[in-house]
Amino acid sequence: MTVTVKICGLSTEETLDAALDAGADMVGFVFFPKSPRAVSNERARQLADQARGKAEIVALTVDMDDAALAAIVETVRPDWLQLHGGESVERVAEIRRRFGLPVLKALGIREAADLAGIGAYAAVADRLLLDAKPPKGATLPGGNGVSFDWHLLDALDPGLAYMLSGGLDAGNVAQALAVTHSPGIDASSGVESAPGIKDPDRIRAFIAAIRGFRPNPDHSRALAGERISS
Ligand SMILES: O=C(O)c1ccccc1NCC(=O)[C@H](O)[C@H](O)COP(=O)(O)O
Repeated sequence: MTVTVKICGLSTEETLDAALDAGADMVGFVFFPKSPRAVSNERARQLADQARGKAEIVALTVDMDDAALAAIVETVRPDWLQLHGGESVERVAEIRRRFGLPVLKALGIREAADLAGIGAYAAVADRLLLDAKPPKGATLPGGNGVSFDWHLLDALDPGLAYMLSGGLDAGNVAQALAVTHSPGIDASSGVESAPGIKDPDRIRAFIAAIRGFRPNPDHSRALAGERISS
């Protein structure tokens, strides 16, 4: 199983190169002014041009209106739009239709009830990003470095196109994969030395931990419905 790896919130040439050289499949640029990782459209264009052809470029937005989205699409020319706010199912479908780009829709997970929207959003988005819900009092809707109970995903449809996100780092990502066998992994804080400061060594260690993960063959057989003797 090849795991798609996204490094989010990149903002310098050096750390972007570290992510690309380490084999990141997706690189994310944050257009949320309160974020320590926020970049301007022009800055993101420069970084996107550096990444183009090496990794998929993800523009991360939060409840953004069409005019602002159009400016990003025109300037940055992203491969994906990540919607990380309270966008409704209908709004996700509208954005996908209007801009003609694949949409990565983030859903905040804290408890089993938070999984209820997965089906409806999976029907309109190209991929889901299952992230930890922001802790109480958080100023950011994402990028908080907190995780959720990955076993909440035990009953997830094995074919769901999603990325696991929230508090992942080189030290816990193998366990996250062992529990979820997620087809995608996303991180921001866990590859930083301080909020917004990406660390090349942490990026390299994180991606190495993912690439080095070997799934338990029994898990695959169980997913295929085969009874596994204990
Ligand atoms: O990263 C941010 O600053 C951010 C700000 C506003 C909305 C979303 C944001 N990040 C979204 C991401 O895709 C993060 O990678 C994801 O939330 C996981 O973050 P972390 O727990 O820090 O790895």
